Amino acid sequence: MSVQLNPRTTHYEFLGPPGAFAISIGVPIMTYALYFGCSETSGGCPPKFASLSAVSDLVIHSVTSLDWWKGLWDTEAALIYLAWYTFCVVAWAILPGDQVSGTTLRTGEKKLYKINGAFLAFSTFLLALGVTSGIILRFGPESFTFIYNKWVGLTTASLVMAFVQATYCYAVSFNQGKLLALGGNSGNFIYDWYIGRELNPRIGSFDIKSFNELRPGLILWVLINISMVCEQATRRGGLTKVTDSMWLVLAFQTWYVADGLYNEPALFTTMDITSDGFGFMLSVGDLLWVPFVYSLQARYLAFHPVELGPLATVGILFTNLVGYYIFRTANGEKNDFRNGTNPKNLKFMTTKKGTKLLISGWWGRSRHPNYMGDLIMALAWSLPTGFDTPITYFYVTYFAFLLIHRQLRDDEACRLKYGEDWVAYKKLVPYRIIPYIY
Ligand SMILES: NC(=O)C1=CN([C@@H]2O[C@H](COP(=O)(O)OP(=O)(O)OC[C@H]3O[C@@H](n4cnc5c(N)ncnc54)[C@H](OP(=O)(O)O)[C@@H]3O)[C@@H](O)[C@H]2O)C=CC1
Ligand SMILES: CC(C)=CCC[C@@H](C)[C@H]1CC=C2C3=C(CC[C@@]21C)[C@@]1(C)CC[C@H](O)C(C)(C)[C@@H]1CC3
Repeated sequence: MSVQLNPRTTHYEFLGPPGAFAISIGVPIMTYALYFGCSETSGGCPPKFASLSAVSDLVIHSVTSLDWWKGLWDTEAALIYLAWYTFCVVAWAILPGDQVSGTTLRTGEKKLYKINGAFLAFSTFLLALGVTSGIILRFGPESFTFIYNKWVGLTTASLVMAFVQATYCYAVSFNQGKLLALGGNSGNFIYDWYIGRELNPRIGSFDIKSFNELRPGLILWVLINISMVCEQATRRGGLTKVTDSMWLVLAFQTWYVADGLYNEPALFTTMDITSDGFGFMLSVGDLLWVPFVYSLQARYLAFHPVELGPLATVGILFTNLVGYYIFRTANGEKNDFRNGTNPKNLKFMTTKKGTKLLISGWWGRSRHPNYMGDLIMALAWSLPTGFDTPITYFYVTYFAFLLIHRQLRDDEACRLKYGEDWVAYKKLVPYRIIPYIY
């Protein structure tokens, strides 16, 4: 591939190599810290059940012992994780699916993706859930609590998988003929390994990035939540005793995942697929962070049940529905439009590049209305845990930072893509995420 097609990256994001290094170390540490700092082993979650100093004493005491480090590895958990990952790959390979083309790459080429996520969501995934439910009903909820009990081992196994994949993709990106991500070719090892050097790493027709983004981590998140329901049921004497808060968290997050799988083609217009390479940032995000951090609320409720009552349940349900409505209609408007249809007859402007930008409907209200919907849902997922600890609000807080930063990255990418037209678009649609506020 020529130097013109793969230019050197001259502009760093994430504060450059030191930032990339800090996040690469920080994300795994944070994942373990959320477990060790907010679990039964630490006596609960700060500040009410375990003081921060008690938690930090426990952590310092633990990490200085060799046994603690050995305890991070669990061969049985690693094998279970490997079996799960293999199942996802086999399901992708053998389930029938359509071939859809992604957006046009800067080579002018379009990659073909085999999609069967919707199929996977509503058949294999439901079948797996059906089997799981069958097992739970036949043998009792305690038969599916192993994820709760093997938490640390499974976390480590997914971290190893993320590390291996990022390193493999970085290594093969030096092979001839690879199209690199514009942001991942700086020449600095740590930075490129973190951001992702090759844009679309593949093994044959198996697209590593899109596969990881939607399947092993996202579906595992739901399985983890089911295991947390079972853990709570086991402690409280049966599934009928599971709290309303736990059912809400399970329903909201399962719906979100099913929605992502069902709308699989929409993934191909996200910035992860169109602009970012596949490095440690995405591999650890997809495989470790999503399943083991996004399930924090359910894990908390497993050992700390919260009864909401009908009024709070309806309020939280309503909040989630509002968020989901904005998220889905905004993403739908953009996807229809990018796929060449405009069913709502929305207004648009045409850029010199030829690409059109919506200026009415949700995309006329703010430049990232879908982020607003996602954030409202994030709040609705934390609220069921009550207010005894701020730790379960970690998700919505982190997510706000992630989306603000993501919006800035996307804004910069669009400024480079559309030049003056983007400046004109920003005048027409001045708000970034929340109309009249931000
Ligand atoms: N749960 C989670 O952890 C996360 C969820 N998400 C969700 O993923 C989804 C996708 O997010 P993301 O990829 O960041 O961003 P978007 O789906 O918002 O896509 C941004 C792209 O859309 C195009 N675009 C921008 N403005 C317009 C317009 N007015 N009209 C038409 N096209 C426009 C541009 O690309 P172009 O012009 O080249 O088509 C831009 O680069 C979101 O719903 C987000 O909330 C994201 C991150 C994490
Ligand atoms: C370093 C670090 C912790 C990075 C985390 C980023 C990732 C967790 C997220 C980046 C973009 C994501 C998307 C989804 C999940 C989270 C990550 C991987 C997503 C698959 C969730 C389901 C949605 O329906 C979606 C398909 C729109 C979404 C795409 C982006």
